[in-house]
Amino acid sequence: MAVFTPVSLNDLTPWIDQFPLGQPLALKGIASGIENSNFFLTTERGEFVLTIFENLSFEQLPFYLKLMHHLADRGVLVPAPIANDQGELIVALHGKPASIVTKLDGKSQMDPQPVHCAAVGAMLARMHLAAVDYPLAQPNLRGLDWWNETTPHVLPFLDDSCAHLLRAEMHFQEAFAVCDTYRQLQRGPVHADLFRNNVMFDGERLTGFFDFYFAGCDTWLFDVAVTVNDWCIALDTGVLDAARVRAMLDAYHAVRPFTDAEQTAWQPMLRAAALRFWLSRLYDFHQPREAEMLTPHDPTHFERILRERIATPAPGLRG
Ligand SMILES: Nc1ncnc2c1ncn2[C@@H]1O[C@H](COP(=O)(O)OP(=O)(O)O)[C@@H](O)[C@H]1O
Ligand SMILES: N[C@@H](CCOP(=O)(O)O)C(=O)O
Repeated sequence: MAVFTPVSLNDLTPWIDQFPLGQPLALKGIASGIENSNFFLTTERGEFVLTIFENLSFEQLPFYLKLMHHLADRGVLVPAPIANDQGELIVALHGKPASIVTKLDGKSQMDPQPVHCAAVGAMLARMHLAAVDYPLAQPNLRGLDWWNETTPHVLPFLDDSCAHLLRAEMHFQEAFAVCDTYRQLQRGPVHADLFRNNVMFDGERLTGFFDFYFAGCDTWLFDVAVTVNDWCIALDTGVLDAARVRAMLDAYHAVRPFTDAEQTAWQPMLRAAALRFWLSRLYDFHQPREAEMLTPHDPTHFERILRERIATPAPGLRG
């Protein structure tokens, strides 16, 4: 729904000369963003996406943009950031940080079938492996520390049943995060928000992952759990769809085999991934940011998923 910082084609002259993109031909605001101002940009060299970052700073952005660059360089399907003539991926436009990345073909697949889940699983595993030598590090900023910080801010708004669930799950996750199995899990840069709306498909062909702005270093299994909790469920109940789960996990496993520790950690990790988004949705719902222009996502969706993951064991990682 939003372009927060308007930009016209005129504004890009001569700004765009620092990029190897030729002359700008067309610029169109993208309505669906909620964090940043995004534009489809056509130049003499092709189709790109121009983003003006409304919240992230020049200091915070290199982790995300350089990660995308690193992954694109290694053949993972993600938007490739375009460097300017100084080799910079982030430059100022209208006084804010901005970047240009390649445009992915296709559109989001909001009614995924097993074939789509398999493509996402395989690309996710390739992404994890391709990032092992990524030199920058940043923790997952929406990890356990953030959950601990956020819980007291949302508890006062919850009824007894939800407050009990949140306290009990935090307790459970604190214990899980220090157990031996958890310590053995493989870690690295993860996307951490790989929902249906952050992947493009052209028919059944996956064309790319995008929106890396929740990325950070965390366990690979957390990334898998976040992804399964969105792609492989019935949206009205949160119940896992066995065929889609199997397709995604088998495809991931074929590229990067799951370990025994991951197998043991799978059920608690699915709960962790549900808790993470229940908390952020609760926070956005009850403590909306000033100037927030969108109706917050429904927190009860992830409350349902969390209750369901606690009640019903998910299919195992290895079929
Ligand atoms: N590299 C890209 N290629 C194609 N479309 C993109 C790309 N980046 C963003 N988009 C489009 O812009 C929309 C908003 O992007 P998103 O990253 O979700 O914005 P925000 O971070 O502001 O929420 C996406 O839904 C998608 O349609
Ligand atoms: N996927 C999260 C919210 C993050 O929004 P995005 O559009 O940037 O992916 C949720 O559904 O709560």
